[in-house]
Amino acid sequence: MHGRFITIEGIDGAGKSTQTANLLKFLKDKGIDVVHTREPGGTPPGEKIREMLLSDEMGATAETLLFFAARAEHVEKVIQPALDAGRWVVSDRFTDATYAYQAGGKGFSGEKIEALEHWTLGNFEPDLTILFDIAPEKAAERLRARAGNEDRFERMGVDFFTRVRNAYLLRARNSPSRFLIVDAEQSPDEVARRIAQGVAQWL
Ligand SMILES: Nc1ncnc2c1ncn2[C@@H]1O[C@H](COP(=O)(O)OP(=O)(O)OP(=O)(O)O)[C@@H](O)[C@H]1O
Ligand SMILES: Cc1cn([C@H]2C[C@H](O)[C@@H](COP(=O)(O)O)O2)c(=O)[nH]c1=O
Repeated sequence: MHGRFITIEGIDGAGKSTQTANLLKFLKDKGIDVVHTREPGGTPPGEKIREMLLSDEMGATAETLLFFAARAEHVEKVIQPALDAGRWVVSDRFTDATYAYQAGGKGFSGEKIEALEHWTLGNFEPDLTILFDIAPEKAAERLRARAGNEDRFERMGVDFFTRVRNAYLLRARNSPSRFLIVDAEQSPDEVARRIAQGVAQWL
């Protein structure tokens, strides 16, 4: 049997990493064999590309191409083989992030992203996308309180993250059967409960 592909999306500081651990436990408790991965990253070359993307200043064209280079490798070497083997895959971020951050946030051409998506991935897309929705001001507060240095995306301001959030919400509106939108402003326990409820209905 073919596995299923779940992606986790939302602006920085929405609480995705915190909740992914709960989701993985929820799926494993149901006897599902699940692979956890992330973007950018997920493969040795992809992790090197991640380091560049999160630290080096570059233009939107180079940035978008690098996200897709890492993604092509990720799908070919990790995601597709796992799904073909009947395993499930949970990825922190995927192509929706490029539409949200590079097109929505930075104003890069959505048509070019669509062309890159079809060239590198064909019609491949997640079976389910869990979108963590939160006001950018709240997410920024969380990032300020979180220990450690911020990367170059996390340093972007509230206006940028408002555009990213709106782009995510528009994508969710256009593909309602693929998206589960979760109110990420709730307490960690309540967010976990809503994800478990939404995923259980979808299973
Ligand atoms: N529901 C919540 N309520 C309050 N604080 C939270 C909640 N969920 C997570 N946090 C805290 O907010 C901070 C950001 O959470 P987390 O690292 O999970 O976000 P993220 O979406 O993975 O961020 P990034 O995309 O930047 O890695 C952490 O310090 C975390 O403990
Ligand atoms: C896949 C993808 C990611 N980004 C941005 C979003 C985040 O700011 C970073 C990744 O860091 P995280 O802590 O792992 O969330 O990269 C992007 O701009 N475009 C993309 O396609």
